[in-house]
Amino acid sequence: MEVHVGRTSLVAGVDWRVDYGQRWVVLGRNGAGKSTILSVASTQRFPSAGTAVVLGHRMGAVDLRDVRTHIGFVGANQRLPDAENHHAHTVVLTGYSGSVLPLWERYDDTIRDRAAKLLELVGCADLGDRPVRVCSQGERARVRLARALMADPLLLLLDEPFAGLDMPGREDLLLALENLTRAQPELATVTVTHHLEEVPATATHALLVRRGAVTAAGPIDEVLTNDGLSACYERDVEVHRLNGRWVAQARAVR
Ligand SMILES: Nc1ncnc2c1ncn2[C@@H]1O[C@H](COP(=O)(O)OP(=O)(O)OP(=O)(O)O)[C@@H](O)[C@H]1O
Repeated sequence: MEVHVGRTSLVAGVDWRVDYGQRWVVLGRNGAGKSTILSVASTQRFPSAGTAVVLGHRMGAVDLRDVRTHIGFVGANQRLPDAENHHAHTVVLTGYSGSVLPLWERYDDTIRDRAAKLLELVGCADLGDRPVRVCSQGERARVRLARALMADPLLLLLDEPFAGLDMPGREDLLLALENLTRAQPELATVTVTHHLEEVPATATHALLVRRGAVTAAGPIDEVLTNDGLSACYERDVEVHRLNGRWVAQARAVR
């Protein structure tokens, strides 16, 4: 598929398939087209040419409202419904109703219990009655994740979920994602990130994007190589695996 705006091509020739239980990371330089690809996967944007099939439904051929209820989305700049000083538990509940404001009549005891369990899953069990407005960025990132999971998605998309987090915050979110894999191994996830250090140890596949085109896609060990990353970033990149995780360095241009 491809996406263009007017005469400008944002991405082209993207031929990519995600299966249930796969956990993808998407890497590439600023402006490479990662968010554009994610916006098609989340059905927010239609391809300009070619086809996109999301959760078995071809975009353009079906009403996407139903499909969207099965897609969880976590974005770095996504605003939480915090305008009215809602507590973290309430914010997670709004993920069930897919609403900005809580729809209290829709949350029975089972749903409330589920929200509490998801806060526990993401390591925020103690934050339930804390106003989200006072939560740290790292805590909010995990509350956002719990909120996205509340609708029980089949596909979870995360666009730079680590942005702005310090090192412990990053590790806490990584642990939450790894716990999620254990709890819901069939869930398909796609995480856009800029740093190899943010790739969860449980990631299975990687998609590399350069200037609107895919340079590599496949099992993570085959894709996150020095050659693969150097081609994607157009710099010499050296990558190592350390305790199941990834560390990388790009050579500066002198
Ligand atoms: N509506 C639009 N009109 C014109 N150009 C656009 C539009 N949306 C995105 N672009 C351009 O398309 C390219 C890809 O953008 P995209 O946001 O997908 O990149 P990205 O890889 O997610 O970048 P980053 O890592 O900086 O977030 C960029 O050059 C961007 O300026």
